[in-house]
Amino acid sequence: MTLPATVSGAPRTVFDRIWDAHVVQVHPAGQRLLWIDRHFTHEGSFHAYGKLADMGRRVARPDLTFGVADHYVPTRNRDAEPADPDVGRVIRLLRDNTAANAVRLFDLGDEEQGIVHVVGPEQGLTLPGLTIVCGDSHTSTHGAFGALAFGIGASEVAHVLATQTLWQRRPKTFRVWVDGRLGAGVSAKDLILHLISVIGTDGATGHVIEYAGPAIRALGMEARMTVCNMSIEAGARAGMIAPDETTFAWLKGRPAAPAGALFDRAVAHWSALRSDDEAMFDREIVIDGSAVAPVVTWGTAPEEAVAIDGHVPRDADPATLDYMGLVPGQKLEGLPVDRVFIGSCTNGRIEDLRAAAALLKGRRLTVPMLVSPGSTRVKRQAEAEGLARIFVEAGADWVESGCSMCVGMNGDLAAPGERVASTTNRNFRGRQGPGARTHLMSPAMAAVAGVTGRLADIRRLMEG
Ligand SMILES: CC(C)[C@H](C(=O)O)[C@@H](O)C(=O)O
Ligand code: SF4
Repeated sequence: MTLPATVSGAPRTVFDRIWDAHVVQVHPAGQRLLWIDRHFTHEGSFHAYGKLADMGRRVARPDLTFGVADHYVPTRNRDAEPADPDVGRVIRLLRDNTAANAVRLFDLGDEEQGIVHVVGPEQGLTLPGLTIVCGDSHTSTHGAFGALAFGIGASEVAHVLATQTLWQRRPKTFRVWVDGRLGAGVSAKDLILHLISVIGTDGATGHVIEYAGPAIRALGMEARMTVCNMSIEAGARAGMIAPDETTFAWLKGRPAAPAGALFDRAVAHWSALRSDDEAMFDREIVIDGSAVAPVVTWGTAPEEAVAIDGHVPRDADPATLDYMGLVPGQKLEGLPVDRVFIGSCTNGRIEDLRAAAALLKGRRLTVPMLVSPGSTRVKRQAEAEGLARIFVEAGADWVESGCSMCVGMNGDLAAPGERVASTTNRNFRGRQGPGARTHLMSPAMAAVAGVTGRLADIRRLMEG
């Protein structure tokens, strides 16, 4: 019999440490039953709540379960009944299901409402070392705190609601080491788009990525969340970053984070969440952070991305180019855009709004821009810091928090054929509306696109 890694003393990764600490049962076929520390649900979780009710069961651990209204929420006139009756219905379902199970809901009109992957961290519900799940692929975001966080399907959501546990096969591990330092005008979004363009949309399938190296250590928490958020766009099960002083400082004082002496004890425990120097990963890649340029996507998958001073590949799929209204070899810089969206769980946090506002200050937009902060807290902070005024004075539409035009479920959509400079994470066909053309980029690049009405190289603007 081989000993489990916990007692064998073998070098371990952050992932191993969290995984081993959460196994409550071993299935003869190899799966592990994992204890789940935090379970986030949103409007889309109504199937699972329904299944639970059908089984005559209740949420096993309402204290570890949270509801967040984000995907369908209107970003304007929140007091009025949504124009689309289905939107009103799914929001009410979440309200009823969470109420019936005594689950805390971050509802419309709640000052703590926002996008689930923004709310969890800012509330301090997301902490290092925890297992965190949600019926949503971008749950990988929470891994930025050194948590094992991943999206699950509807029947798994029902299982977690009923038992607070989940059967999982052990994923493989993948270390992405980023050397050097990101250059001026280059953000976490550019780094992750660059990585995805290198390894592809299925480059990390079946793996949990650990991001490490000096360029990662130099990132703030918002930037780390942007990186982990998009891990799923490379097919990864999860993305994570070992917690450090940056993590601890960010978490200190958050409503649900441990306080006082408990916080210090927690930090001592969290500090042990690191990968041993000799730990082996199933796969490794090294990226030179200083060589990463500002990136934009040109196609309909996140891997279809190049540096802003690059061109549409000559061998690009004609159907994709037809959808995007581009030709092979076309220059991306200077391409006219019709509108800009700033928001989402990828780039809707305060640092993102600061980066965009810094470029908008004293300038006027030449195309419409919608800004939906990642949470109501972020919105209030941006208002207090004067960022909201910069957006509004530039001519932007400053609205309430939600998934908004990232996915358009609430009706915030672009028109067919419109080209959108967007800070979101998916440029799939029709994602922002039927026929809408999405170009993914950083908040700073999106702001510049709003001012110039074109895809533009932020580095040029910084020079001049
Ligand atoms: C609707 C939801 C389940 C979906 C996800 O899983 O990611 C959405 O958040 C998305 O970004 O496409
Ligand atoms: S903001 Fe977009 S990516 Fe994030 S959870 Fe909402 S729909 Fe999904």
